[in-house]
Amino acid sequence: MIVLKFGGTSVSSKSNLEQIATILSAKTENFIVVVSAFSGITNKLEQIANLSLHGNHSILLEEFRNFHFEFIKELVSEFHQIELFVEVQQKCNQLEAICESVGTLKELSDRTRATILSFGESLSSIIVQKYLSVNTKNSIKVNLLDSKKIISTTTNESKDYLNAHLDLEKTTRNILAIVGVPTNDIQNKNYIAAGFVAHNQKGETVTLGRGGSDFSAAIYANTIDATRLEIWSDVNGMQSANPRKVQATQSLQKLSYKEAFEMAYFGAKVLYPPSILPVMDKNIPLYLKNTFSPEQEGTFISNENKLTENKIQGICSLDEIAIITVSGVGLAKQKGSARRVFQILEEANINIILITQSSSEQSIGIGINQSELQNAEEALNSAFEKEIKRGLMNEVKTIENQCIVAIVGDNMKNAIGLAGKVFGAIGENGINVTAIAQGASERNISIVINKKDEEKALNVIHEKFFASTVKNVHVFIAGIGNVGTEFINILFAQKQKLIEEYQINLKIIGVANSKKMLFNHSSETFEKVEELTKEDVLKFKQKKENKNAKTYSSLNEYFQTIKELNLRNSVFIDNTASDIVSEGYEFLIKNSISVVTCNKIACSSEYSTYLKLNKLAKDRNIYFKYETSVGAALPILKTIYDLRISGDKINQIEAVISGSLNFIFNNYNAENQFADVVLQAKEEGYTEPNPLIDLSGLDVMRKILILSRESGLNKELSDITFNSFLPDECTNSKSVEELFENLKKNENHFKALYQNAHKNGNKLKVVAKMEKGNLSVALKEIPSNSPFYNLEGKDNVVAINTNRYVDEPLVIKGAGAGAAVTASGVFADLMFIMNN
Ligand SMILES: NC(=O)C1=CN([C@@H]2O[C@H](COP(=O)(O)OP(=O)(O)OC[C@H]3O[C@@H](n4cnc5c(N)ncnc54)[C@H](O)[C@@H]3O)[C@@H](O)[C@H]2O)C=CC1
Ligand SMILES: N[C@@H](CC=O)C(=O)O
Repeated sequence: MIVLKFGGTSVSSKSNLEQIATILSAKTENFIVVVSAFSGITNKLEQIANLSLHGNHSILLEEFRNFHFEFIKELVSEFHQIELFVEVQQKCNQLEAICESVGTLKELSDRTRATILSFGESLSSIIVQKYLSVNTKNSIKVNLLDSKKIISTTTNESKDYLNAHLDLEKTTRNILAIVGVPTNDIQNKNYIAAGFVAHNQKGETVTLGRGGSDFSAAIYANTIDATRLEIWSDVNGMQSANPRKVQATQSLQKLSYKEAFEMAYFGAKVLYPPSILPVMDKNIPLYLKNTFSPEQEGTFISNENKLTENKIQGICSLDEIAIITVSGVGLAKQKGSARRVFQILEEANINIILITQSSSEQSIGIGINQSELQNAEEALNSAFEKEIKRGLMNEVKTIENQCIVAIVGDNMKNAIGLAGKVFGAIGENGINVTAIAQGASERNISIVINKKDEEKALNVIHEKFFASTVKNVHVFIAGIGNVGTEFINILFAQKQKLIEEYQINLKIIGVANSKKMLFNHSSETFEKVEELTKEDVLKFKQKKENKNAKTYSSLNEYFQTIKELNLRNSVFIDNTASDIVSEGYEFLIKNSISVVTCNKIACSSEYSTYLKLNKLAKDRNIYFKYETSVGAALPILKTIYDLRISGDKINQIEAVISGSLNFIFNNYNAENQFADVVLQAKEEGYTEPNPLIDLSGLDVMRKILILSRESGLNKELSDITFNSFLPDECTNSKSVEELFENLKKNENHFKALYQNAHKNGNKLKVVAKMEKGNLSVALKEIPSNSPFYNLEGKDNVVAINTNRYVDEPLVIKGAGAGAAVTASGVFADLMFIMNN
């Protein structure tokens, strides 16, 4: 004989009941079907109970009656309706009488509440029984078992009416007395029973707790030694995480009883936790199935060992949690002190969800429902009043608005590095851990964190452990100029490939220019943001109308919004040349948002800032990447890092590291105009937004400074020796237009520079040098035998001498400017972060 339970959504429409009839008629064994109340009915009864206290229950009671009448009309022919109408009317009359006496007495005890709540299942079982026996397609005769009379519970304490304790022995006797010892020989000996309801020793109606219909079904299964229990709902069994909170969850095909219990206990609502014990006790296989997709495998729960190879089976969470810390020297080495704490809480009727204790024994952390916090705090402070006064104990400390994230799996036991992976993943995302608990079984690691980080933590851990889960990366951009636009092009060109081949989904969540920011959000509060499309971003760049593009008061508003969105795997990309943007890095990194930048300002400002940003990122286990700040996408910083980490020492660097200046001096021949060549370099995207930054030597100085710092030197811009090749009039230009005017006026100066070099058979190059700890930048005449002489176009070259590269330097050469190459370098930095 088997037991099947159908939940509220499964029994709530004619087509659903047809589906159930089909499922039942395919069964080759006799069965007991347990049903919940119709969808939403138990909540309605809760409301009716609450309203009856003030005599305001009539309208809802009428709705309750009408709902059942209408449903009956839909389900069965007129001939059968009368009988059911009478049942409903009688039950509603009883309900009304109870509600009226509640209103008169102004008292709603748990005993009365349990009776009111029981009407939902009482009616659904009768109506479904009728439907099954009279429907024309798959008519099935089922006998009604009166759960209220046959499921017995043990205690009569007032608190137990809504969560009664099962008397298994008595219940077994009751059930077997009706069902008999089950055998498959007797055909058509099938039953239907209401879930959730039972009686106590006084014969009063009690309930088995919300979700208790699963428990009822498990009780029936246990008492008749069922060959299986099937729990049917509207989902494909247990999921690896709550699909409302985690993207791309997976159905779990196999679980052990203990895993299933942990998952259910920590919030997997597809199964009511107490239901596990009755089936585990008799080793009855338990199946979680989907009424609407019966062909799906669902989840199979049993005692079998080694059901799966998965280290982690699922991740779940419980919110509305508070942590209470009981501490003090009086706790240490005091036998029975922990027992006392728990006894106080038990007497105050507080449910303990999680416990942690430090090995010094001086503090115990206890996780409870937030709604019980005040009672718990008062009970402990008053019970320990004397010890607190004597200084042996501290007043209890409380932390509110927490949640518990639980990672569950039998195979976590002995899985080396697993906990490190979990904590690494949440730490990298800036999630603070309030408390940790792990049972000796190692089946569950429970982590207490702030409730605001719940979804972020669940998703981060899920993405880390479920290989086929696509990892979402949330990208925030500042600057959509030359480099920024190319970056967007690359990102959207690669997006699909990255999803398919690397399971990485790059989502642009925000963009900002110097005045506005854009997020794809539907509410003012930014509660839910969607990714921006390429079209959104390009329209924003073109300054086209968009209701979501918001003029910010300062860029801090953009940074603040990024922080408050609190999205996992957040990366900020700076494609500007702005100091205001670079000033925001510290805030972002402190909030665990990685930064990728091609903007040189931060890394070439004070050495202390450069050091602080790198240290902050390291401390938070996130990334600050700026490879493109020198030589565009050439792997220069990476090479210096690799050399140093392998024990080498950078002794000297000689480099041409201005793409624009190399382009300008390669293309200027004194027959054309110097200003025109500079303009061409600007138009081709090699110069800074203001070319004076290149021509004044500042860009090259910033780069050699960054190279020296990466090589281990503590240097400032003021330490660099530099003789400007620009006439003062050009250097003092107040705007880009003025600069071009002044360049034209000073054409003869540039002509002379060129002609002097040319006459000697030399080329002009701006060379940066780090030698014996000194830094210099100078415009030099390069003779034809120099390796730098043939450096074409906008190319860069960096020659590095080290302890290992002594006679011949290690040389890195290639395009050192240009929007497309730079954007590819920015993208590579982003991918580095994702891959690490
Ligand atoms: N072009 C190249 O070859 C290379 C450029 N870089 C760096 O790339 C960065 C960008 O260069 P381009 O794209 O050529 O400049 P661009 O002038 O074309 O673009 C800069 C963008 O930044 C935006 N912006 C300026 N101030 C802002 C602020 N306060 N907040 C938000 N956005 C702001 C502007 O609206 C513009 O969209 C520069 O820092 C440059 O040094 C680095 C390596 C090579
Ligand atoms: N303006 C820069 C661009 C890259 O940093 C250059 O000319 O090299």
